[in-house]
Amino acid sequence: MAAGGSASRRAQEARRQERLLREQWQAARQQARQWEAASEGERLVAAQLLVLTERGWRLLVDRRWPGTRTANVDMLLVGPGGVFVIDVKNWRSAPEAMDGKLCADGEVRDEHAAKLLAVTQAAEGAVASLGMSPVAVQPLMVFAGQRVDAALGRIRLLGEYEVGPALLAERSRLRAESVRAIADHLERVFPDYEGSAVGQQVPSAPEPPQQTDSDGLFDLAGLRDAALDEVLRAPIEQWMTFLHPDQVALVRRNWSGPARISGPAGTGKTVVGLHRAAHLARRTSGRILYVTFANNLPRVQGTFLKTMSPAVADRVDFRSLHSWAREFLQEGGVQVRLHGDKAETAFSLAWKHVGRDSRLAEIDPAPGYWREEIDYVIKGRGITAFEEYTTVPRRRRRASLRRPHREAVWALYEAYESLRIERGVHDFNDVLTLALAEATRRTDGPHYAAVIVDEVQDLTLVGVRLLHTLVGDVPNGLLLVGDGQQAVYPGGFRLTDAGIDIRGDRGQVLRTNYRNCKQILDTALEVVADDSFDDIDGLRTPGRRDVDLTYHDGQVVRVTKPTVAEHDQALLAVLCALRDGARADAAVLCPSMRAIGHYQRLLSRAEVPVCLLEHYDGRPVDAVKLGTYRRAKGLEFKRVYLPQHDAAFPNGASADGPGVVEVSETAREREELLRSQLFVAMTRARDVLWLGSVDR
Ligand SMILES: Nc1ncnc2c1ncn2[C@@H]1O[C@H](COP(=O)(O)OP(=O)(O)OP(=O)(O)O)[C@@H](O)[C@H]1O
Repeated sequence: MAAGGSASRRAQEARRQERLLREQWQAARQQARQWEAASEGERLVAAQLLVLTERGWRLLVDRRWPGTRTANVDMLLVGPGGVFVIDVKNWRSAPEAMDGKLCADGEVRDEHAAKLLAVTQAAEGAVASLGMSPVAVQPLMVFAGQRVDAALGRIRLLGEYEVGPALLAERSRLRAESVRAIADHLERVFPDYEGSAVGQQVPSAPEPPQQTDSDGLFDLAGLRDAALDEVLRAPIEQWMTFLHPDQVALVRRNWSGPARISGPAGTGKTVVGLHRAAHLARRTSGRILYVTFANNLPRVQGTFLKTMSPAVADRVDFRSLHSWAREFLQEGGVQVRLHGDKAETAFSLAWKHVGRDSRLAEIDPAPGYWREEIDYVIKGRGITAFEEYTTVPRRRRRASLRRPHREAVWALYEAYESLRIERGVHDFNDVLTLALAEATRRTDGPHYAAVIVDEVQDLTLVGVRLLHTLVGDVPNGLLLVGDGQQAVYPGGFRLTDAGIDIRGDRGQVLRTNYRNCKQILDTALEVVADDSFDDIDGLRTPGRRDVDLTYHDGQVVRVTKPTVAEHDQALLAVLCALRDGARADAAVLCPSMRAIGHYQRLLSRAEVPVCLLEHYDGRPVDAVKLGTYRRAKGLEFKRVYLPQHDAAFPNGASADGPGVVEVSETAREREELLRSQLFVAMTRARDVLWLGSVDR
């Protein structure tokens, strides 16, 4: 769209908003004047808020705090922006938030903040039964006659003139019917205190609108801009506010030690993890660490949290495990020389000298399998002695290794380690091992109130131990979120191997898939139907799992062409046909970096805007996302395109399950992993899954 057209539309909308607000403001002022039960300060603030009631908000004034005889709540405001618990203050001077304390006139007045937080908790409890996340309930202190916009922990401090624009500028979370239902519910839970409810109707004959931009009290320009931004902004996703009551219960739960949330793809595990992070950040003064293995996911999740709960977003650190560990080591003065290429060369040399002609070639002649054995079984589990390796359960590894094979692996490992050390470099496992040693040694922090690990199945045992060490077994300290079926790296671990004891209600399973339509989920489950797997709790789980679906339409489109060129043309045709805006929710996913290079060139030549997943941060951008299956972990898109999706199954095994050709155990293991990756890629699709094949 041309920029000029958009500017003139915006100007037109601005004029319309201004006219509307002027009328609403006059009506609200008149109504507040008639309201006699309120104090002067409350009347002034109510006049501001009554403007919002003309825009779909509901204001409840002077309510009784449930469970008390005399305590009251000044105002409860429910609207598109959520639920606000409001305490009105008519102080002589403006408040300040100093060192986490509420101050005014040189005095500390923290008791006011404590009371507001307590009543906010009561409101959170009241709306939880409606499936509303606590992050949508916000405490506000509003100061009559003052100009303020500050934060005191999770409490927002606003002046009388700032409150209207600030609330209108809140992201739209609730639809009109939800506003009604929630306000009705709160009206029952917080009964009328002194018969002083404010009616929602404006008087029939408001004063004639005045043409000045401000008439003393009212920040018309601020309010107009906020209203305009709200109109032009896309609505946020439903889950930012509403959860299933079971999910809300998990978000608010008190766990006496480490806890775990599991469940099949698309069952809202991350959603619960994010709400939990926001909830804990609001309940504690410490920092929350939210970790995943993938590099790009923290950026996306950070964007979501900022949108969902901006007041606490800066208290949650979204980090990938390795980048966090490196920074942690740097802070502790521990030198790390991570050098992937040099470590790779060290391994290649070790393979050449002691691996290639050893007994290992009998089992698998490809060095990759043995590199994984070292990475995931030996170093990933922190094994440093051969005797330990001889007995370790090689989880998720199919090929059985007898003692001579293990001796050969160990010789390869030792050769690799000495060549690596000779070169003075570390590999990714070394970073975690060093960080674990440092975390165990340090007694002075880093102090996290809680650690939430998403996609925990992708971590190594050392990684999980490291994160456990940061918080130990303190109540609400460690939360592990993940699904063993979506493991996209070799090897594995059990929680008991890491010394993490999750018992009773601290292990929770989610079962309702909110993301995929039935056709897409069935197609994806078909791929892994025969791959039962061991989850991190040690339970053997069948590949085809029972999942409850929420009703939603969608389709699987299969396209088979005789040549790659024709296949790619078919892909381009559907991508070029996407309307403006639709590319923002479309992703082309490939199994390898090589394939990514191929499709990036193809799309660029056809001038289809592309955003690589490693640059994607969760904010809408009208470009087709492009990345590997692994990079797509934890993400989702309306439309997902998987070109040549079955090309990666060389040994006769198809993408629709294991094949019939005799294959080695190591090849089986690889294919199982490829199927898991394909399953992950398929389950990223909400509405359309495009599966391309070349019938060679
Ligand atoms: N209560 C809910 N109501 C509506 N939609 C929901 C709800 N909970 C989650 N969702 C939606 O379900 C989808 C999947 O959520 P989420 O990414 O948290 O699942 P997940 O279990 O972490 O998935 P995966 O393991 O596949 O990455 C999201 O689109 C989210 O919007």
